[in-house]
Amino acid sequence: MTSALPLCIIGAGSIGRRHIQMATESPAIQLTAVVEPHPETRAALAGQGLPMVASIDDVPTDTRACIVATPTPDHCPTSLAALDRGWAVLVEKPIADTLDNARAVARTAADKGLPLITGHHRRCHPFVQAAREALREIGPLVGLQGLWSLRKHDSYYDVPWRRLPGAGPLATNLSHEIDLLNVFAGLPVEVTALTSSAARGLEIEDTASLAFRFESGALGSFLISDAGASPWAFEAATAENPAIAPSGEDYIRITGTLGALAFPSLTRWGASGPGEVEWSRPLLRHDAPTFPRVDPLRVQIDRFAACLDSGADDVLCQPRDAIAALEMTLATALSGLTQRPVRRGEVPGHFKGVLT
Ligand SMILES: NC(=O)C1=CN([C@@H]2O[C@H](COP(=O)(O)OP(=O)(O)OC[C@H]3O[C@@H](n4cnc5c(N)ncnc54)[C@H](OP(=O)(O)O)[C@@H]3O)[C@@H](O)[C@H]2O)C=CC1
Ligand SMILES: O=C1CO[C@H](CO)[C@@H](O)[C@@H]1O
Repeated sequence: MTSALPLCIIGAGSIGRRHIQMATESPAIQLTAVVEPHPETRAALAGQGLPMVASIDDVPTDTRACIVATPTPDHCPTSLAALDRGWAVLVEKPIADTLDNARAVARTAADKGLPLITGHHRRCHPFVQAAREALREIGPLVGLQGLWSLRKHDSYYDVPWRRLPGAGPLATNLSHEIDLLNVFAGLPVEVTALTSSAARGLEIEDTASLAFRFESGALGSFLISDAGASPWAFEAATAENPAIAPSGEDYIRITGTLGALAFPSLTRWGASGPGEVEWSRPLLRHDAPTFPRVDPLRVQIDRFAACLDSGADDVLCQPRDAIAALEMTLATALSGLTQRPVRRGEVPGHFKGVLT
């Protein structure tokens, strides 16, 4: 990289502040502005020496890129406004609230020749990339079972947009899981979902039980909940998010014809000798490998800066994958509402998680 990338951050909420920390720590970034409409938040952060502005119109003109960390329904208008200014965009996940909006943003970025990355930052962990290799060791994928269950603090839902369609554990949390599945096994082609709001009583779901079919014929199931307390979730397993207590417990189990893999530890079971792998013979346990510990948001922002120079990146989430993750996330919501399986291609472009 030749010089630090002049970048602004739009939205100084919970994830925006983590991006601010990464931007101020990274030599690859020169933070030109933080856009935050809320006057008190703005004043508090200005007091810490941050370059706060109230509107995207007040961002210094030498800015070349931005991180969009606003509520999900705002991702599309703000990303379009940023692309219109000629900025490269790293937009938080999901890429947008609807497929129509996601495609409009992707089209605009492509027309302008500007990078558009979506913040599926888990890809930036070394063990996520290593999981692809480990999966080759267990033979063709047969099935996968995941359990993501963390009880969010009740005040999390004091923020109005988080109680409405566009938020909820499907849009907010499952979208990461679907992107991970895509990295591991390709995108599911069909989903059947049961959703429930019984625990919190909000308009959006708090819990969902999902069954997936992959193109290869492999199947998967997932229970996701932000009401049920448990040690089983990506963030608890990996300690990647300082706001979430670590547990170190695996939360996904994957089976193949030749063995099995637990994620994220990558503990693997495989043949204990020559000959057929079958149920009378014990499986040999291969203990979890170790990986360098990274902050995935820091790796993501550094790779984003680098790809403005190089024009390419094979780890970060490009528009096609981001739209695919959104499609299957919305498919789960649609399946829950209609109580029928939903296949790829069946989610209406305007669907945002509620039937109108
Ligand atoms: N990758 C990850 O690990 C995570 C990603 N996310 C994603 O990030 C997004 C934001 O979530 P979260 O941080 O929890 O949300 P918050 O509500 O905590 O923060 C959003 C911030 O954006 C501000 N804002 C709203 N509209 C605009 C606008 N048009 N321009 C500038 N600022 C605006 C809000 O101000 P005000 O309060 O005044 O409305 C608020 O400060 C979501 O899409 C979510 O899915 C969230 C958490 C983790
Ligand atoms: O994107 C996300 C949404 O919220 C979670 C809890 O704050 C994060 O850990 C996650 O990465």
